[in-house]
Amino acid sequence: KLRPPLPPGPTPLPYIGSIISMLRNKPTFRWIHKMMDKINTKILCIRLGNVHVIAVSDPKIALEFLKDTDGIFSSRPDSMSGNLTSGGYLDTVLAPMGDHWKKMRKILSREILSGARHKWLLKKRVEEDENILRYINNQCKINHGVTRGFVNVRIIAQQYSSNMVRKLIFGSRYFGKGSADGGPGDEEIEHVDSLWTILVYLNAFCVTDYFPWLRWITDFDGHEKIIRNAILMSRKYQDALIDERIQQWKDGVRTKQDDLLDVLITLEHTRLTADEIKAQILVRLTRFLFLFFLFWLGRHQSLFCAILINFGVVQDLILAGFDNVSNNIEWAMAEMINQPRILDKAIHELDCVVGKDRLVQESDLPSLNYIKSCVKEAFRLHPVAPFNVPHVTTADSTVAGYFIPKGSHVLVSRLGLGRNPEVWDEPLTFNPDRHMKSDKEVVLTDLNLGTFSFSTGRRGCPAVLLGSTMTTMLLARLVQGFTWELPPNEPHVDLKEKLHDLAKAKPLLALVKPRLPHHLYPTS
Ligand code: HEM
Repeated sequence: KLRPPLPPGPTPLPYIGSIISMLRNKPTFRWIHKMMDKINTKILCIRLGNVHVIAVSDPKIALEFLKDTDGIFSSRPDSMSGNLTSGGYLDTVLAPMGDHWKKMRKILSREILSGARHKWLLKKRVEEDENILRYINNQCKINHGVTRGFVNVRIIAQQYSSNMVRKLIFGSRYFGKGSADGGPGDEEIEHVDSLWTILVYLNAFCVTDYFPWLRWITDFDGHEKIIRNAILMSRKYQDALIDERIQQWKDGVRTKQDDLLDVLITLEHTRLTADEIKAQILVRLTRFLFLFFLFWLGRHQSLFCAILINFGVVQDLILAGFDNVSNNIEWAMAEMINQPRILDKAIHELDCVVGKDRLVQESDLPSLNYIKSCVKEAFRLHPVAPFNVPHVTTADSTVAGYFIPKGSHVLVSRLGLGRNPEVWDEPLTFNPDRHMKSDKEVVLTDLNLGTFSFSTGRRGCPAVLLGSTMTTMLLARLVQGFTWELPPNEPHVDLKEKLHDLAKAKPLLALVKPRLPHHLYPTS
């Protein structure tokens, strides 16, 4: 009787909760945000099936959930798409709180995303920073004589981020032959498309996530078929490379680490112990057959290692490092082209800090505060997804005076935080100057969550350094390397979002011209 109330929200029907309203009001994330506006609340509770879904758009309340010191808000929910993508939660991003997550997170932080590893990988990042200039420069030649050409910024940004991750992991930007002009080959286009599909369906409020028993009977809304196909497509290329590499190490053909895959293969602790497998069998009887299979694989170490590496780490790195960067850059460029004053200010900063006689380098990034502010502003106004990766509560608790039942899915709204009028003046205006208040160096993280970039707390992004470097370098190279104009007859960029996600409705097309001396552009 003394229990505080649940956060406000629609009155649920018995057993099914608000699932019918959810199905009638797709896309679900827009329905949830509209409801929050209508009720005028920064914390909302919707019951879907048996699950309380808690949406939050206030930074202080979000911090209570994310910075929770007891770890009761740090687990992840079980979902059809999460389960399939992570091969039964063998990864880090989607794994529930527990020993497996701790082990994987430690491997990522110490071996893959540490400062020392970042330095070790510099040469590979530089190759991709060069390649993107080469590719755009080649577009100019191919389309409109030597100096001018049309480019699709979405393709540039998606290829840069996926090439970069592939280069760091597999040592190569291409799965196949690629394209002679530095652009994607058919394999890379297919790979990127499948990654997008996976990411969209990971955030898609699938009905069977709220009625898990339905998963055994039907693919209710067709999501499962789509995500299975996308996973097969993305792994078609990755798997072959991983298998081949493991064999090379086994045969002694390869003896020196050159990329992250070598690092992962030569790590002793990538092996799951039989105990871990047994523990999982106890916890999840429904996955017994799959785990039994893993147990068998445990005895065939190289095959087992391939599965764990692929599902456990590679898939995470490929997915997590891809969409945030590319979405950010397309939006930042769209907003900057629309407001020439901002683009000019960014160019001016690059000309002052770097000059026009050399290309911008990673070592320049600490001084490029305006460029970083443009990136940060795009993270604030145009997050890649409406909500953070869901957190799940592992005990009853009280937050902001409301009862949060055990098992609730907590969805922190990246959209709601970034566009919160109580935190930001004119929240819908792209204004990078708002991040330049002091003479301190601008950083892309925001521990107060006014801008939800890398999140915070124990599930916060472990790749702040890599993510910040990739995003800022790409924007700096694009702005320094080329002039940007809209195609004739387009007076301004159409800034509409897609209905079903937050990507720009139309890909950004622009007319570019090289602005640095010819010899600075890489040719091969
Ligand atoms: C600009 C780029 C990036 C942004 C904005 C970003 C943002 C995020 C966010 C918001 C989360 C969820 C945090 C939470 O649940 O509270 C996350 C988690 C994660 N990110 Fe990133 N990320 C970026 C790049 C990367 C890259 C390049 C990698 C690795 C190659 C990476 C690896 C991860 C991993 C492994 C997690 C899961 C952490 C866990 O659950 O313990 N991220 N990231």
